[in-house]
Amino acid sequence: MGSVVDAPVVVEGVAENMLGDKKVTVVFVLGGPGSGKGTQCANIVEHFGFTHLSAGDLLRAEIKSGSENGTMIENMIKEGKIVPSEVTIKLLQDAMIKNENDKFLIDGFPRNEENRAAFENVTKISPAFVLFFDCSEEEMERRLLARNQGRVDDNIETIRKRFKVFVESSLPVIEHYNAKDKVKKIDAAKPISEVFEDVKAIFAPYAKALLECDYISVIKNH
Ligand SMILES: Nc1ncnc2c1ncn2[C@@H]1O[C@H](COP(=O)(O)OP(=O)(O)OP(=O)(O)O)[C@@H](O)[C@H]1O
Ligand SMILES: Nc1ccn([C@@H]2O[C@H](COP(=O)(O)O)[C@@H](O)[C@H]2O)c(=O)n1
Ligand SMILES: [Mg+2]
Repeated sequence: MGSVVDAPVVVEGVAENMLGDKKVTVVFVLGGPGSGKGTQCANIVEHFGFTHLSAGDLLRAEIKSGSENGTMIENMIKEGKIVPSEVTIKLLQDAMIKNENDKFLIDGFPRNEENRAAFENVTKISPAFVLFFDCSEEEMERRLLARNQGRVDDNIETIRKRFKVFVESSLPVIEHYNAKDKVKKIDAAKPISEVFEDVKAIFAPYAKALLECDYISVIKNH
């Protein structure tokens, strides 16, 4: 039986990016509003040890913190609009630096071409892959109206605006990564547990490669 050190799994995008002095792996998690990004990220964290960073959650926390950008962010979220990239990128970058983990799920980002290009320019990080949760607007609308978490944007008027922004601004980002063969598309209309079975099949080879990276760096530094 071969040892993991003899035969490392080479998977593109795993631990290829530097953030300060740490090597990081980033997976972008995209999909329409209510497609189940947050729900599945929680499962991935539990099974594969990633840290979940939701751009929307970071922006909502920024509003609560009383930051000088709070009012601007709140108004953008109420309108379903995309907050300027420098604000969101700073929040994501700070969260990755503060966290000791080296593998991150970035949920709900990049949301438009400006987000994508600015993140690449500022951080020099490119994703190992992009997980895309594909779901019909009808199903997403049903889920958002039933979510009941008190979000200011979970009302039918803002939901319609968010769908429009998704189609006009976010789908082109997914197309960009698709042209680079980086998109892993999941049928997100299925029940939560069935969606996670498909997610697991995608993460398994990466999880193995990441474990081997950790193991090899332990051996090297020993
Ligand atoms: N596969 C599924 N089937 C049915 N309901 C689901 C499924 N996945 C998630 N949900 C429910 O749909 C709602 C939206 O899910 P979630 O918050 O994960 O979506 P999201 O993509 O993160 O949305 P947003 O972009 O608005 O943050 C939640 O109430 C969640 O419990
Ligand atoms: N990159 C992003 C992500 C989110 N926003 C704003 O937050 C809202 C909620 O995002 P969720 O991912 O939690 O649905 C979104 O509609 C945007 O207003 C953003 O500006 N940029
Ligand atoms: Mg979410």
